[in-house]
Amino acid sequence: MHALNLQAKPLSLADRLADLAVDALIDEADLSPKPALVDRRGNGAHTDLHLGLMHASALSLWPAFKEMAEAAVEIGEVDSTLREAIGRIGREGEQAMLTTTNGVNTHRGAIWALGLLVTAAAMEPKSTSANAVSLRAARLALLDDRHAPKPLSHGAQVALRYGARGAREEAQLGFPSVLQRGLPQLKRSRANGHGEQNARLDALLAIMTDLADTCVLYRAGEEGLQAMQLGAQAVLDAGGSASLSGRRRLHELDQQLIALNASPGGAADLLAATLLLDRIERDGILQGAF
Ligand SMILES: CC(C)(COP(=O)(O)OP(=O)(O)OC[C@H]1O[C@@H](n2cnc3c(N)ncnc32)[C@H](O[C@H]2O[C@H](COP(=O)(O)OP(=O)(O)OP(=O)(O)O)[C@@H](O)[C@H]2O)[C@@H]1O)[C@@H](O)C(=O)NCCC(=O)NCCS
Ligand SMILES: Nc1ncnc2[nH]cnc12
Repeated sequence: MHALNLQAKPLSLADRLADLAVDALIDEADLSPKPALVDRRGNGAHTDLHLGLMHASALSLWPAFKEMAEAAVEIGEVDSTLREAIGRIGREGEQAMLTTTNGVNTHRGAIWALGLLVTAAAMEPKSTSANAVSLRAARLALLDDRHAPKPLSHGAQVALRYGARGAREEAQLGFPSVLQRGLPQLKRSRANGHGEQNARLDALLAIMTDLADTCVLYRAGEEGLQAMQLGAQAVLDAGGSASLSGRRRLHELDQQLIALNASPGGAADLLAATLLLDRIERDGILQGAF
């Protein structure tokens, strides 16, 4: 007679990375109180988004992240074949997202940023420092995808109007908002004993201090962008999310950005990218398991 084997089948590298990416998106959505963004309290500056939709959207992207990681393992180098494969998978992921959300754009920027990072991590699971993964992701983002449509997206429109560098350039530069702002602040606030949720809020604010968020520019112009950057800096200067006076400033920033209709959706995506890189790097999960 055989003993019943109750051991779970080990996850593949691609399964694991897709799990981490979706976890990062859900953690970002749940984090509260985020200024003018969807969170556990409400819809921020949005009329067509809510937390349940953000969760459903995040879960709908799991197959795309897994497929990107598998393509990276199979192709194994940063070249046009891999770039075009993940471009195709990313577009299919966008369709899955839009089907799930009934046409609302919840995570377009996140598919781009986290898709590149998942792909870059899967290529070399033993080289998972945030720097190394971001550098490989940047090299991929610099390659052309011949099949990518060139719509006049919101990002493209504000690039024309304000000369702003958006999601594409952020990736091509190796995610400076994540490596120079989000991750260092996350680690600093943790080291200061501020607690995980406050550390994540501080990381989001640090990203907001300097980002040309095309979502904010499109909705609220340069006035909105300046309010976002200066307001985020004011919260950090007041002691961050863990301090009483920082919390007061955060509440004021929330009200001000909602009044301006200025939702920092790009910064939210980059917080998710920060959480993903932190988890890949900190847990050593990939090196140990594969
Ligand atoms: C290369 C692409 C990223 C396309 O970039 P582009 O700038 O041309 O396109 P957008 O459609 O504007 O999307 C960019 C999204 O990236 C986020 N973002 C904004 N600024 C930055 C920044 N500085 N750095 C990083 N990321 C940034 C942001 O995403 C969030 O906002 C979304 C909501 O935005 P929007 O639709 O404008 O929303 P609303 O104002 O609410 O709209 P309405 O209410 O009016 O309807 C939300 O999704 C957040 O995620 C920007 O929106 C890339 O997407 C691309 O080429 N894709 C093609 C397929 C592909 O290759 N995939 C990648 C495979 S890895
Ligand atoms: N929490 C959030 N609220 C609004 N837009 C977003 N885009 C990505 N995350 C978001």
